[in-house]
Amino acid sequence: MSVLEDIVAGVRADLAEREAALPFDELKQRAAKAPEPRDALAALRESGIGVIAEVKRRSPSKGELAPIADPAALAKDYADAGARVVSVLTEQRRFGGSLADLDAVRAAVDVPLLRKDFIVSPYQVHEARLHGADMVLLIVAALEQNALSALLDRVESLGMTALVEVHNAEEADRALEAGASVIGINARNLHTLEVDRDVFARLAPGLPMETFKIAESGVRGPGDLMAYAGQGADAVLVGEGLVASEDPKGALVKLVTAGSHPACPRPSR
Ligand SMILES: O=C(O)c1ccccc1NCC(=O)[C@H](O)[C@H](O)COP(=O)(O)O
Repeated sequence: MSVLEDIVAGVRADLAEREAALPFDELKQRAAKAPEPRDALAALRESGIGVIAEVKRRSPSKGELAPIADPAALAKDYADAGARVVSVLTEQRRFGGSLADLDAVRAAVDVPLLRKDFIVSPYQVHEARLHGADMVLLIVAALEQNALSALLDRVESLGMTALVEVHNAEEADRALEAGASVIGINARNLHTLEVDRDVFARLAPGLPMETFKIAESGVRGPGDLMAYAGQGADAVLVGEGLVASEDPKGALVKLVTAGSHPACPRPSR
């Protein structure tokens, strides 16, 4: 079983428990009463290279990264430091996240929130909305084409933004076929878990100019952000480089400063 298959199997088992506790129809009704979603893409389009800052406790590749006893406090630091979007990993078994983290972060900050998880069911999309997410990650490698298209439509029909994640040219083609307009190119190979920052440079030129391109994984400092910007990234998504730092807020200030510096390459659109 690949790492991704293993993660998704656990996600499906946890999902079945939540579905038993709160039926889908009831969940949908509750989510429909949630406050309107924020426009994550508009926030990311503000000047310069936007930074999505992630609340990430641990990972399959690195194990424990940071205990993050107070995700709300970390998210406040991120928002104060200039994060355009805060990403909250809600997968429990391998990343130590939860929907309670999303609730706590939602209550603490006004910036748009990304629910970062392994979404395989419409249930999780409405759940994301109920818990205050404005953006939802859809991983092409985890989804059949019909499911990808249907989930993307559902995310957008609820007024949220879909971040569609790809790792290779075939997945990029599938993302575009499904209608994705915001594509994340993840440098982390889902089979080896190794990070290859050159993946972005290989795939980005094949995407339409109007596609909003987010470089995911492997940003450890301003130099990586500047390099991704030079290769056409409109925004970057950063986890480990922040949470494993002694000073996550200070580390993010450095990234945000680099992303808005006149010397930083601008999005070409
Ligand atoms: O981080 C992992 O080890 C991982 C393994 C398997 C699937 C997904 C994984 N990470 C999710 C992410 O996409 C990252 O959290 C995100 O891109 C931030 O990456 P980084 O800045 O390198 O922590």
